[in-house]
Amino acid sequence: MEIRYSTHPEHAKTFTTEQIREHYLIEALFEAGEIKLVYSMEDRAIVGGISPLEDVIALKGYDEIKADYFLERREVGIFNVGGSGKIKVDGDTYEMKTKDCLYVGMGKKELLFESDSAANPAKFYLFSAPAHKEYPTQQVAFNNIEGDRMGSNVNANDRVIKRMIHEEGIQSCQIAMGMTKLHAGSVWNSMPTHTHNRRMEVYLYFDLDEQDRMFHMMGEPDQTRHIVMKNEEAVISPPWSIHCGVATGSYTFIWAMAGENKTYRDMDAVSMNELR
Ligand SMILES: O=C(O)C(=O)C[C@H](O)C(=O)CO
Ligand SMILES: [Zn+2]
Repeated sequence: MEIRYSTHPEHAKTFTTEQIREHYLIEALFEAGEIKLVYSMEDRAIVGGISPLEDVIALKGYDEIKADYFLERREVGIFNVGGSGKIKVDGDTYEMKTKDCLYVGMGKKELLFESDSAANPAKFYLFSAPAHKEYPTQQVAFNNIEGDRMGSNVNANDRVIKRMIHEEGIQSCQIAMGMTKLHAGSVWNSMPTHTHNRRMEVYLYFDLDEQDRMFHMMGEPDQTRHIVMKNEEAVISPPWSIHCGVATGSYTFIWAMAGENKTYRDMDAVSMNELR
């Protein structure tokens, strides 16, 4: 498990392109047959990718979290962004089609991940945070959530935001998680932008053509920086940072937050006049 320490905004201002990437960008999340985990000290979130081939992959306890099993003191939200697969939670099997979401609460001991076909493997994206009580395991499909239509064609930000794990949806201790899909021809996400000093956030960009690039914006509103990202890469946003982006083609992204509350609308809007 890789560890990423928190950063102070005054320090972040001084980062070179390479340092910004080292601190915030998460590459190579879905290596065939592998499990990758990044432990961020921003709200102690763990971001991961699991892409099983023929063999089942287990998510176990790690020394970095001094846990006998992964969910000993944690909860996890999982989305499948690859081919269909299955997740077994203490013997119960959940069929996970593309874009399906599964929440697993604290206390579940055995988590097994498998792909239905090694030729088109599942890609399980996970976001975990510390938990204080157990909430029931729940699954929801992308198509079963209506979502909110946001933005417009004319502003190149026409998109639908689907909230899966949140205050009025699947219950959790502190995770809020969902998916935003850009409509054809729209390329801007989360603009006008915002911060929420109460929660850190991670974006995973996917369904972006291999030749396309995402220009993800971060930093304090008056000290913005960008990170150039590829398909299936994630980026950590500290609570003080804006997080929005524009790509050279359309895409979908998963947003995941942890922190003080799980109130989706608790955002501090940033006016265009503040941006530098
Ligand atoms: O497109 C958007 O706008 C979003 O999806 C915003 C994220 O959900 C977010 O940043 C929530 O805090
Ligand atoms: Zn946000």
